[in-house]
Amino acid sequence: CSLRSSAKSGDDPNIPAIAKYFSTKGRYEEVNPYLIDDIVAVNRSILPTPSPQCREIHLTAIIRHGTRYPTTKNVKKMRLLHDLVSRNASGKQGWLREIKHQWTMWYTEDMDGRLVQKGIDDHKHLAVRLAKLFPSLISKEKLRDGHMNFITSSKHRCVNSTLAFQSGLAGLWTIEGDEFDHNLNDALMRFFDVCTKFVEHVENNASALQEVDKFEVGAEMRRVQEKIADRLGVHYSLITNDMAQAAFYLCAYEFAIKTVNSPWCQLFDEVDAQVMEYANDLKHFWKRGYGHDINSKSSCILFHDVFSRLNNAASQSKSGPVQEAVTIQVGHAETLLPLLTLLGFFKDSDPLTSTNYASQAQRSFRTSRILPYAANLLLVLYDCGEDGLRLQPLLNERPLAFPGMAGQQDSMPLYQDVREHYKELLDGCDFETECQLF
Ligand SMILES: O=P(O)(O)O[C@H]1[C@H](OP(=O)(O)O)[C@@H](OP(=O)(O)O)[C@H](O)[C@@H](O)[C@H]1OP(=O)(O)O
Repeated sequence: CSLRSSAKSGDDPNIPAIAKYFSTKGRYEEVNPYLIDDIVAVNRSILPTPSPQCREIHLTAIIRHGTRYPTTKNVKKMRLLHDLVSRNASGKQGWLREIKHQWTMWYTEDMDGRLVQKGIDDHKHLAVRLAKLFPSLISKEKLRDGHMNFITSSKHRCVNSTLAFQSGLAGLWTIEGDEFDHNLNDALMRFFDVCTKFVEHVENNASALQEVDKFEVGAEMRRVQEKIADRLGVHYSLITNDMAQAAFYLCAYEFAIKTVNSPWCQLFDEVDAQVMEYANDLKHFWKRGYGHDINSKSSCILFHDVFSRLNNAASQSKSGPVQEAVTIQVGHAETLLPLLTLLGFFKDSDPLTSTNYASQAQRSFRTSRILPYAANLLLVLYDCGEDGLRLQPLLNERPLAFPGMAGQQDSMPLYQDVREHYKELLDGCDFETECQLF
């Protein structure tokens, strides 16, 4: 089937024109629009196996939780904005009248990032798609033979995403959900909480995000705030950066959670949305990405965990079944991004800063495309007989080339070459050493 969708944001009134700029608040379907027409569509031809005798022997999937409610800190900002608009906004535009007289502030602080029904569906459908893409691995038999493991962050949104993923498989295989179990492992899925150097040098260090702070008071963001104030007919001083962010999040959450094109989206044109997207990318670059070396080094524990399973699978496959054939790991955007950074993915020639927004328009470090809800990094190990063991990474169901290894035969490199490519990390990247303060 052709995996194209007619429902592009440009011609579907239910999809905000700015939906592709929602950063980590974005819907998975915006990254793979063919899913809008068929949420369980897959295209096995995207898997470029170099030879027909290749068979999958191991799969690790590191998956962000599904669509969630806003966190408490953002609910507070959203409420402040709604109060401000209700009190001060003046104008006859239809969308403004809708905000002032119809829209109600339905978000509450106790929602605090919990998974929503759409987030349950995100993982149920992802499970079905991955089972269709890798039927010899994600199978009832592999589950029943104890070759499939589930690991999750202890955060409610991640546990509930794991249960949703499992219920997707239970429905596909017409088995009971009680055949599944899962392990909570925050050391692996929330490594950033226990990496002392990250906590001290980044999490608790305001200057670590100074580029974000500078951009938020810079010319591009100030212009966005002024345009929002003009659209609302309020004084410029009322639309702070927090208010602009709250408006952007209201548009994004109304769409992600309820799939509605909210009147709040009318406060932004495409130029404004690109600025808001860059501000979010700056935050993730400096807090979870290339901005500080410790950001990626904090994921060493997850890096070694993944490769130790790959090594076990590689050696076990020579003499019999692979014990850990499938591992599904559910975490956060801040679980995935440091690991992707450690592996060198999406690194641009210049760092993202408060002063180079214009020249970063074509950047590859773009969280709207990398980290939507239910974003997923897959590492699939193939035994290709005389063509050797090969490792295929996929992000959001699309094959990737390991950075610096592009051009390898069939874009599915030899596993040994990948290990050689990451030798320095495999021989080092010791979590305790990297995370100790002194
Ligand atoms: O701006 P919020 O409060 O939503 O930031 C959240 C993180 O959401 P994200 O920035 O990724 O959209 C949330 O990540 P998630 O993958 O779990 O949604 C993170 O867990 C939460 O602590 C907030 O991150 P922050 O760095 O503390 O702002």
